[in-house]
Amino acid sequence: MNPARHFALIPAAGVGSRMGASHPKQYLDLAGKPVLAHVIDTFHAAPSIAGVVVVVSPEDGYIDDLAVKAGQAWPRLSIVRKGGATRRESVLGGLRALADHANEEDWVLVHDAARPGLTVALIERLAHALAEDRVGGLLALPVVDTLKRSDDDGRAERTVPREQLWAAQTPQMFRHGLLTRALEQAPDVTDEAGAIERLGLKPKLVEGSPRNFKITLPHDLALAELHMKGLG
Ligand SMILES: Nc1ccn([C@@H]2O[C@H](COP(=O)(O)OP(=O)(O)OP(=O)(O)O)[C@@H](O)[C@H]2O)c(=O)n1
Ligand SMILES: C[C@](O)(CO)[C@H](O)COP(=O)(O)O
Repeated sequence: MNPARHFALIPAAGVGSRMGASHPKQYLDLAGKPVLAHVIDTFHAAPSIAGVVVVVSPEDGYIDDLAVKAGQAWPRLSIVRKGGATRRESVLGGLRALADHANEEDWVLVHDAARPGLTVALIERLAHALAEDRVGGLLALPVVDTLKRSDDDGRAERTVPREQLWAAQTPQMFRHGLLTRALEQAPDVTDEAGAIERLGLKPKLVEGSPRNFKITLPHDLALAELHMKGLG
């Protein structure tokens, strides 16, 4: 049987409301090119990635210009205009489109367009760690801050023990068939691993990087700039 291939699936159909910018955060400039371009470049620099699927909203007016500017630099890129109302719906739209090329056992690495700090080394770390794994897993970081649970008045009610607590990152890597079925059955999850857990399976946690953070709020872009310049 042929070895399972690895496909990247980049949900890029969000509006970036928390960023409050004039256009979606995945298209904001970061160190001279859009946030999303950094992610697509990184996956194209990873030799293990057979294809790169970007899921955008049907009305996205930016992605085509990006692809034209990239020219021959993105030969493995496929644009899927199946972005949905939630990240989960967008990922499902991408998985269904990818079904024409991937088989059930192929790996899918789902990575947020808003995490431009991804590196080839992190991709290879995750792929290597899960190569023989039957479930799959995700990049994540052990929680280092003390965590508080608040009451309804915004006061600290209690401290949450942080042992064995991790902050999920992406990529989250699962086999195409399993991930599709899991997400179809879990309408309210915020990440792929959550859907897999609902099946009673335990995704493997693989150490990520603080530089692989998600650009969510305005100050995140400035921090990402510092990282890109090697200052952060
Ligand atoms: N309906 C959606 C919502 C989010 N995403 C993507 O999922 C990733 C992580 O989501 P998030 O950081 O929440 O992005 P937004 O939903 O755009 O941000 P906000 O919640 O601030 O609007 C982003 O790359 C975003 O483009 C998506 O493809 N489809
Ligand atoms: C997938 C994710 O980035 C893992 O931390 C996170 O769940 C995305 O959440 P968002 O609210 O869609 O940004």
